Amino acid sequence: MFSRQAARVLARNARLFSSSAPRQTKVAVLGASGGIGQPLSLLLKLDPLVSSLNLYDIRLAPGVAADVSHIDTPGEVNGYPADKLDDALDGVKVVVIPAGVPRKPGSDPSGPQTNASIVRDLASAVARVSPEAHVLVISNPVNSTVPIVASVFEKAGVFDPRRVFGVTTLDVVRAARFVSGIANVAPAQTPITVVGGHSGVTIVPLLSQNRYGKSLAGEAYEKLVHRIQFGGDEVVKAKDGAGSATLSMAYAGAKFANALLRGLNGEKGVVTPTFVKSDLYADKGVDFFASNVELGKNGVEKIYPVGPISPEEQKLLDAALPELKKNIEKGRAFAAQ
Ligand SMILES: NC(=O)c1ccc[n+]([C@@H]2O[C@H](COP(=O)([O-])OP(=O)(O)OC[C@H]3O[C@@H](n4cnc5c(N)ncnc54)[C@H](O)[C@@H]3O)[C@@H](O)[C@H]2O)c1
Ligand SMILES: O=C(O)C[C@H](O)C(=O)O
Repeated sequence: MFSRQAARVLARNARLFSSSAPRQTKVAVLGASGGIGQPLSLLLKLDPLVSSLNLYDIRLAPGVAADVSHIDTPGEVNGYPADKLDDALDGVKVVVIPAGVPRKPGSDPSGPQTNASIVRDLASAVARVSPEAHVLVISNPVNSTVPIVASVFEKAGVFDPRRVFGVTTLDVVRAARFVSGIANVAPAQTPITVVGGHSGVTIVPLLSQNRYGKSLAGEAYEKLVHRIQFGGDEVVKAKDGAGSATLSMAYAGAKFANALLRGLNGEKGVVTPTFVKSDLYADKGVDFFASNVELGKNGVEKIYPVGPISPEEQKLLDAALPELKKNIEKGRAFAAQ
């Protein structure tokens, strides 16, 4: 016997997976053959809100697409090789960008310069072919690559701040998981809002806003904050030269894409942290910032302030802002070249 809740979930999934499901979207993944791109494409194929998946990469994309296309969910999948970027972007409503080079142990967490030009060139193509698309930037350094996308769009006269997102969901996923491990409760009970940016000290977890997070103090608190801020290093070290987080990132990317798709399809109350053009700290020269954002039919509907924070969190925020400012300026300067 199913519980009433399980029956409701099954009925909802049956509706969503039926070929007549009305609420669906065409999505492109740029960098679809990579460590993140492949599992992300797999997870997007499982999302009932994705009607069509265009997989693009400078290598292997038709093969990845052929493979993913055999999965028995309704969405259509097409692969596009290096010279078919424009075709991959034709008519898409959402573009997810995990293209780029991952970090090696010991390398600068602010990310390799190569990614800046990869993201700039992909953004130029989006601005030309699908200027109304929502762009989800995964490629690092997110604190700089998102301003690069914004600058490219501004130059092309198509920038809409409601449609450009830096994906910081992995920080949120890590924070929930780490706190749940410490408190010995399910991660659903430990949602943690993470604000700021996506590297090192710019990552500011608001532990005081969660019942379990709030109870941590002293060394335990400091260790946890450090682990959330430098979770990427943990994976880079463990992979020992073979790259950075890919599977947890694919999960986080698919989770954020699903939140956006639900908002675009008219669901109310979809709120999650993401790095967007934001006035919250513009007076400090920081015009991109991750905080809770309500996602709706046009993308960003409302940007929430950080809310009540502890004195420790205020210190973290004070340390994050100048670093964020530098990262944003670096991205802007690159795009202006
Ligand atoms: N936002 C986050 O939380 C987060 C988390 C993990 C990794 N990342 C970043 O994601 C990026 C990708 O990581 P990965 O582990 O998947 O790397 P990867 O090297 O495994 O894959 C990158 C893919 O991008 C492709 N690519 C390179 N240039 C391209 C171009 N011009 N157009 C299309 N595709 C292109 C490559 O062919 C490759 O398939 C890195 O910048 C990494 O730092 C971000
Ligand atoms: O740290 C990295 O280089 C990858 C990614 O940003 C992460 O948070 O794991």
